[in-house]
Amino acid sequence: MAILYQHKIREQLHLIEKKEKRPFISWTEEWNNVDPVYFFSLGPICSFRERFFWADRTNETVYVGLGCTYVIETEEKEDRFHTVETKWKQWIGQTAFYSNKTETVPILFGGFSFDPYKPRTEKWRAFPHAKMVVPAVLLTSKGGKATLTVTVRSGQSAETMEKIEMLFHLLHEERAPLHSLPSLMKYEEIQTEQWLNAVKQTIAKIRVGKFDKVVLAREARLSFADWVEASAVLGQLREQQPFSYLFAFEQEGQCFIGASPEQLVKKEGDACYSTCLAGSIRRGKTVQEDEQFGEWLLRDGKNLHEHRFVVQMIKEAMEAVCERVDMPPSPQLLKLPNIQHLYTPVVGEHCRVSSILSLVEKMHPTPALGGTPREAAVKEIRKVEPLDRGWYAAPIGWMDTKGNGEFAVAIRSGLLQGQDVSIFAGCGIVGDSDPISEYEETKVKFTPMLSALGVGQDE
Ligand SMILES: C=C(O[C@@H]1C=C(C(=O)O)C=C[C@H]1O)C(=O)O
Ligand SMILES: [Mg+2]
Repeated sequence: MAILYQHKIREQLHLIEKKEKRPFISWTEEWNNVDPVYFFSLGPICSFRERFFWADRTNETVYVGLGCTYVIETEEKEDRFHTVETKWKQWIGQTAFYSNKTETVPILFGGFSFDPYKPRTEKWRAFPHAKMVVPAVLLTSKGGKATLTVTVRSGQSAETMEKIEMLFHLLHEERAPLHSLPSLMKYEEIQTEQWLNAVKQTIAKIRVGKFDKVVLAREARLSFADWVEASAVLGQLREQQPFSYLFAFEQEGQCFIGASPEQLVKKEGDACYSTCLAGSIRRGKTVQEDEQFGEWLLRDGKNLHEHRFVVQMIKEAMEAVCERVDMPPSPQLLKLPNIQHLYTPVVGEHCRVSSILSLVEKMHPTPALGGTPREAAVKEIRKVEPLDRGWYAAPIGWMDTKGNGEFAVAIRSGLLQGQDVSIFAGCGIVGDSDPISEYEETKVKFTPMLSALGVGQDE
């Protein structure tokens, strides 16, 4: 089967290359179902040096990209979303699209840094303020149906085909087990004292009316006995966090990865969707305790306060571009394996913008990750937070050639750098925050990444 496909793709590309005058060719074909995490794990073995992974919260849409045929990246600050949009449109204009019995269209996948005005540290050097890519090979799974898209620079298909041939060969072979996780050598929370001081100072400033809410994040670092392979972590995240977005973006051997419950925005034609997620408590040890915690969260003034700012901002942002915006009048509980949150889903109808990137630009950062008022809160974070957030807490996701797409907020995430891993977690500080409780909250938010790395909570 794979061998047949291989010849077919090679032949097709060859024919198209001969007659096409455009610089890029993108060719999509129906494909056999294959485990997406396994597909992802084969990337480096086939000499693809970049890869990405995306699965939405319901696993309805899954994308795995290997290799990089076209890169859009920019270090611009104000204009980064606009620049990506312009370059994407240019690329679409330069590309010949072919497909066989499928409606699937190629996508652009990538993300943005949280704050382009925060000086970048060495840790995030492979992650510019905006980077989105068109992969050489894209596996798309929608509603259980798979397609494969091969995108090449015209005249350069031979090089990509060699790698693809290897990929097909491996897919055809008996499936090798996924990589295993190495053992932990060291676990260290970074600048906890400074972070706690920043929290205390921020609470004081909020109490005298300087801000309403500021989200402060911190980092923990882990060292392992061996290289931490992204597919092993992804496999664990998939098992352990079934109702979250799964994402990974690997560049130059460094992989930003996570399982986020938080949708920033989705656009599907003229409908758009977002979620307000803020206010947290851990899961209970028994059913009864868990229910008590949930009931408490639904009534707790401080958490409702944290949540309200997010609802207000997202509602306003959507109302500015949609004819109608619907949301429940009060938050519900979203129960995740390690934590429960206050949650308000938002639906916008008759959205007037043509591209999801305009929505991303409008919404990022929501007060769930930045604060209120937005500008002042982000400035304060830049000043007092002892951390370079990089791509943590920023938009990550995809868009298609029609301007539709979906972006999650990249929380519950970490950066894999060989044997070293950094993980990140933050929390919404308001006037009646208690520094120790906020510290505990960030600890709970480290749990998904720690568990996926095979590290127990008390280590
Ligand atoms: C900032 C994070 O989470 C955000 C902060 C929350 C809170 O403070 O209650 C809840 C959900 C997220 O919007 C994180 O997980 O790192
Ligand atoms: Mg909170």
